[in-house]
Amino acid sequence: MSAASAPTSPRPSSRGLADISAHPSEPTPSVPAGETTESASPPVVPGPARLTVLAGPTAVGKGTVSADIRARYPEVWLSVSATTRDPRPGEVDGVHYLFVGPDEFARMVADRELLEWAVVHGRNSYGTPRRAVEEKLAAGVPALLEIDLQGARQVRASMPEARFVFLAPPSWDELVRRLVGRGTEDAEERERRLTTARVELAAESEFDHVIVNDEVHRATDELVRVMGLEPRPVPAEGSSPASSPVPSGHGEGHSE
Ligand SMILES: Nc1nc2c(ncn2[C@@H]2O[C@H](COP(=O)(O)OP(=O)(O)O)[C@@H](O)[C@H]2O)c(=O)[nH]1
Ligand SMILES: Nc1ncnc2c1ncn2[C@@H]1O[C@H](COP(=O)(O)OP(=O)(O)O)[C@@H](O)[C@H]1O
Repeated sequence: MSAASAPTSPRPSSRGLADISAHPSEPTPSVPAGETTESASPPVVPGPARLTVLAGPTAVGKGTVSADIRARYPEVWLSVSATTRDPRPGEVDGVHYLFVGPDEFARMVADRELLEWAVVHGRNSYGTPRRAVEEKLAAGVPALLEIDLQGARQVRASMPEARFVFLAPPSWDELVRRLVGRGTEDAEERERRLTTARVELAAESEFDHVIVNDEVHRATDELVRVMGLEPRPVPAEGSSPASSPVPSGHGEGHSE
């Protein structure tokens, strides 16, 4: 896997992602900075901040890096996704996810409230509420979406000015080790996720930047640099969630 050798690989943003519409939901196109639209749909107000999208295979550490951002870079806003999956222990509605039923999720899709959405791992639906993202960007707040590959492709289609970052494992074996070590999925679910992971790893070259999550703080700092922020010194051992054994991402500790 090529990601193993290159911590950050800036890539031309014109690549691949935009031409694949992964979903029939057809999110309303946004307006790149400096342009106007006569569309009747709610306009995306261009702001000084650009959106950053973080994707990567299961168990690579997206949640762990997100938690590190939350802890060390509170000026970064993390989007709260809507999902039909059940909350895990410790997950707070409205903080880690908006937990909604299938009917409410379908309504959000129908009312075009989601910037993107996808069925992930063939099971549950996940989507990014559009308005909060638009408001943060308009206010100049750096915003981060932690979403899957299908969602990243949709955002690429509607907001090509966003930055697309792929979080890669140091190796396939290490990815499997992290998934098993997390201990939150049974063998069947792990297999399902690893099947998705192979597809996602094959799409790495579609992203603008590849960050290898070899060490959490280092990967986080690389991500914030990509976002245009200045990395800060790592806090003392034990004072960050990312240094604790159970990571917190969308949820404070993964258990499915
Ligand atoms: N398309 C899309 N994917 C999402 C969204 N929120 C989370 N995901 C992805 O859904 C997948 C499953 O997330 P989750 O159930 O929290 O389990 P995880 O794999 O332990 O993070 C991950 O790949 C997330 O990146 C969203 O709003 N849109
Ligand atoms: N850089 C890293 N080095 C070692 N283990 C890590 C690293 N990043 C994350 N992990 C561990 O890998 C497992 C999966 O991380 P998690 O954040 O849940 O992944 P994701 O959200 O991508 O599914 C967790 O047990 C976490 O503690």
